[in-house]
Amino acid sequence: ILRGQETPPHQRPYMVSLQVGGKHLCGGALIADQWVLSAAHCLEEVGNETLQVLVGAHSLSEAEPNKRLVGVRALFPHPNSSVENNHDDLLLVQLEERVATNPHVQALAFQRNDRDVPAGTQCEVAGWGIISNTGKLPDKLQYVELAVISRTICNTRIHYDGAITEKLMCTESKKKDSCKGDSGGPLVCNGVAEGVVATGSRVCGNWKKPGIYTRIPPYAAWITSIWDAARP
Ligand SMILES: NCc1cccc(Nc2n[nH]c3ncnc(Nc4cccc(O)c4)c23)c1
Repeated sequence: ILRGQETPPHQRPYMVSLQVGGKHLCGGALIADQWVLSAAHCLEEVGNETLQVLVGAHSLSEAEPNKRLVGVRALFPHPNSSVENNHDDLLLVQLEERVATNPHVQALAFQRNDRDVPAGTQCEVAGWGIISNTGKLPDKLQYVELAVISRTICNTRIHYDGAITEKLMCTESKKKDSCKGDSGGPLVCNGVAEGVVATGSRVCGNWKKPGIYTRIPPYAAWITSIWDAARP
């Protein structure tokens, strides 16, 4: 997160860190007691190492009550996600057990009503991604408020020239922005998850390249279908 601030500890109890070898890789959101929503692109950096999910954390390094590293039972990248583009860049992670909810570990509701978030709406994104262009990593969860940009504006030539489909949305990126390591985290508008951070152009903090987020409502049926079919 560029130009954000440290969150009040455990005020976003749905935030998780996807980790490989004890290192933060991507953000994610707990959307049920055994399920995390993140981005399919995050699997590109996993290789054959073990992916784990850190829940209940504020600091990545310090011991904290209710902070736990949980194993993964199964991974469900969206079948149409691809390394080549931003399409369908969603990942459902089934945890190896149902996590006990408590003040530091809570599921986040996601939007099922498929209507665009109005341009100008102030949303927020949180994460343990880099906090400077030099790649400085935070130890504690950061967050930033970002205004939604209309798809029409985001599709102009100066921005993404028509690449923003109805399954994507954009936010401003002038200085304040999501960045490397924030991918997979939720874009929360009025307390509900409306989007998931997409890596997109990889550029951070440049107003010409707004942040791109995978909209969640178009995938609500897919999420439910995975839940219904998965082994408990
Ligand atoms: N704001 C969009 C967004 C969301 C999520 C991730 C990303 N960026 C990145 N995702 N993956 C990356 N691998 C290497 N470099 C990256 N960005 C980068 C790194 C240093 C300076 C800088 O200005 C940008 C990214 C960008």
